[in-house]
Amino acid sequence: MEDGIVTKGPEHGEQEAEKTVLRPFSVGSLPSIYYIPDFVSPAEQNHLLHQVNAAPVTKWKMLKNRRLQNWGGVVHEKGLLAQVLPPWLITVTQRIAKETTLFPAPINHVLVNEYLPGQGIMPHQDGPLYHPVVAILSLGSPALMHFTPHARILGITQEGIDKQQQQHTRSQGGKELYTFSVALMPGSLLVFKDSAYEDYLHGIDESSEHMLDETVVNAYACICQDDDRHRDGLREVQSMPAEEQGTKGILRRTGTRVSLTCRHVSKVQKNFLRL
Ligand SMILES: O=C(O)CCC(=O)C(=O)O
Ligand SMILES: [Fe+2]
Repeated sequence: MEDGIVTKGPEHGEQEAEKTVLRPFSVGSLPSIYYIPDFVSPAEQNHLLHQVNAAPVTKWKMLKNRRLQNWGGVVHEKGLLAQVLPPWLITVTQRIAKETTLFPAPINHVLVNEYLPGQGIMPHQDGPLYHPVVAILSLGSPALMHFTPHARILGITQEGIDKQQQQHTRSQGGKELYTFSVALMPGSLLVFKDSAYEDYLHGIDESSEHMLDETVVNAYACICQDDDRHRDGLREVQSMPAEEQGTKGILRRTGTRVSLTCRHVSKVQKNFLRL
């Protein structure tokens, strides 16, 4: 009873658009991971946070280490039991899809995650039903997202990865072992696809202070932060000898962070649920 829609990979024109539009925002050495600072203004952030907080309390699902709102319907193994997104999410997701050029069709699923300082999300991969691109809009307070290679791509166990990281060895079977982190500042949009999506786990540590170490691919992003405490963290870094810079800065999580995880599910079930 399902209406599977198979989407094609990006056409040549779309690949060109990706190169032209997104190249200035590319971070790290994997292709197709982009960090766009100030994608939304502080006023837009407030508007979106207001909408998130205006949702009925029953919309929140309490998890052990965060709370979650699910918009767009239930992602079932046979496809999405779709619900129409509310207007405030249609507006922002249309803009994300248009400006990133990476979504094959309108974004039809959004998860709202809310983290208090010290809360996080375990390293994970997003499910197979999503088209392999995700856009994460960060609101309210910063956090550091870690990316670690999936053991599968290295053909070794997780223990093998841990050992290589301890020994600072970098490759296995021709594939590079590359662990990196992205600072997600309020108002920013992180977009990743392809290898970063399929071959890596992403997660946020359950800690109220995140170390800005040498794995951070956009440490410069923290300079723009208005909050004095973040500037202090940065001053700590800048006052260090050059060889130590980037190894001991601290991203302090002092407020509630809300993120919108925006994706496109191409397999949609026919039986639409009503709100
Ligand atoms: O909150 C974030 O930035 C990440 C959320 C996430 O990875 C997810 O919802 O799958
Ligand atoms: Fe995720």
